[in-house]
Amino acid sequence: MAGQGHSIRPLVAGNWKMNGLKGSLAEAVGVRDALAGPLASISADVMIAPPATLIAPLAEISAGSRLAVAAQDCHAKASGAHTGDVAAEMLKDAGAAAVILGHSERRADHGETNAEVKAKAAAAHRAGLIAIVCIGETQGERAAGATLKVVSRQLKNSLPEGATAANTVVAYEPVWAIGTGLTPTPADVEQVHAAIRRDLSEVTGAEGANIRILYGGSVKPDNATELMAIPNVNGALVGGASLKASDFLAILRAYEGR
Ligand SMILES: O=C[C@H](O)COP(=O)(O)O
Repeated sequence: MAGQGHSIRPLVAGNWKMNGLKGSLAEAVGVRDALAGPLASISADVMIAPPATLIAPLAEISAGSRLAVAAQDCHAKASGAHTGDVAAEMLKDAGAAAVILGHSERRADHGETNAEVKAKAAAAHRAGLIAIVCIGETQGERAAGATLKVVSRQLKNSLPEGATAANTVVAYEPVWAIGTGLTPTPADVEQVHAAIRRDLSEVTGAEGANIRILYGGSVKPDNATELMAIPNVNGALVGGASLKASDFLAILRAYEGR
């Protein structure tokens, strides 16, 4: 539906995080093979963000298929003395098409600020990667009635100059819904995504109407269809349910034949 983001091609991205067995190439080959046939009938872009060690091999075995590869973080600089970090340019060279930035686990575990996320998103753009910028409120912020304020502040301070529908995706992930089996009501998701859409238009102008806004947080096969039908929900960022090919595929089926 025009104006509600439904004319936008959706994106479903699976974030494997640092889950052990997903560090094996055999596992990646299995997922690639399980998705290969079914992806033909899915009207959405599909990505997997594996642990960093698997970016290059997964990109290599997925070349020419509809499965794209994303990274889970990058450094803001292109090179330098930054032990343990990986530049966006290096991820691009390894075959990544996108990078997840500002995930709440990185904001919590590594103290990442909006300014750092913004710098990393600018680096992603510089390298030719899609920046998937994550925002979302904590349980405490939600209980305080501050969800819209928090999400708006994160969005406006995490998006770099030059964000477009081609190089930027926003992922709304309520922190309290991640890995808990809890999800906001459809009405709550609709309200937050509508507010994000308004902010995107304010910050990026005409591009804002077409930037994809993903929902993330306990997306499962049994709630995917309902969540993905909500106005301004242009796909999903899936954690736990992306670890099992059959579950991820069941979520993708929300976009079958659309
Ligand atoms: O990046 C993915 C999110 O953190 C969602 O994780 P989840 O689907 O396990 O709740």
